[in-house]
Amino acid sequence: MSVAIDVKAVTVHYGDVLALDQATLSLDKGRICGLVGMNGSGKSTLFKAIMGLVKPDAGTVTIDGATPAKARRSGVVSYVPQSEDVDWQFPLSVQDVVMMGRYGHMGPSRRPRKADKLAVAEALDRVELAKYAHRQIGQLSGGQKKRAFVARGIAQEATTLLLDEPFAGVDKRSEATICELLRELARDGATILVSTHDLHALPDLADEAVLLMHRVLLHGTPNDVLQPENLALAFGLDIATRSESTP
Ligand SMILES: Nc1ncnc2c1ncn2[C@@H]1O[C@H](COP(=O)(O)OP(=O)(O)OP(=O)(O)O)[C@@H](O)[C@H]1O
Repeated sequence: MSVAIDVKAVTVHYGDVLALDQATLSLDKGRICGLVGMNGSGKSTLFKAIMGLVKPDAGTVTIDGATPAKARRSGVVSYVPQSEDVDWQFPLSVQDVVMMGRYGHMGPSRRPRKADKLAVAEALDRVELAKYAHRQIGQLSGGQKKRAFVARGIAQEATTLLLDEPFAGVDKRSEATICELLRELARDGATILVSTHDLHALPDLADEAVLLMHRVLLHGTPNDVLQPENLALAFGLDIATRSESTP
């Protein structure tokens, strides 16, 4: 199998704060990997480093062998940021947001052609948002907003998808819809890294999982990660004990 995401010994500081400490992670094409770690463990920073949005102090990142900047330019990678990182007041419709995924396909004029409009309509259909196409993006519910960003990645035909807590503030039905969509995309060959606090859903969602605490503590099966002794490493004993009692 060939490697899609390759993170080698990446260290990131924000001033004095150490967010990532020689984090290393390699993900093969077509796999869904769950990223698990407590608040502040560096998950968002890892996504930003993979996207090239923060510059590591040390270490390297490649996506399909290319630098993050090159991967972004060629459109192979798409990112669903945490809701807090998005300006929801921006005067863009849902359709406009999804159309952003087509920029790399449009040529220098940036004028949508028939194929772009078709790709956007299909992506909106796939995430069940067709009827909200003309609504301002901030006027969607939390789950719908996440689905709009997933649709952007689908329209883009990205082969690597990074999703930062797509299930936060999302009801169970929307979570199930997004999970099913991610599994379909992975079956079609996409590589997916997804952070989640929903540990119970992990085995259904992901092929593999990573425990992060500024560095990668463990990369194994979801069940490996859910072992109480491993959760204790990443979260402390409390959650490990609770996980044992409520499997
Ligand atoms: N822009 C920033 N400036 C300063 N410190 C930051 C910044 N962004 C993140 N940090 C710090 O870096 C560390 C890692 O943060 P990060 O957001 O990557 O964690 P996370 O695992 O995504 O957390 P959460 O689960 O709460 O979203 C934390 O200590 C955080 O306070």
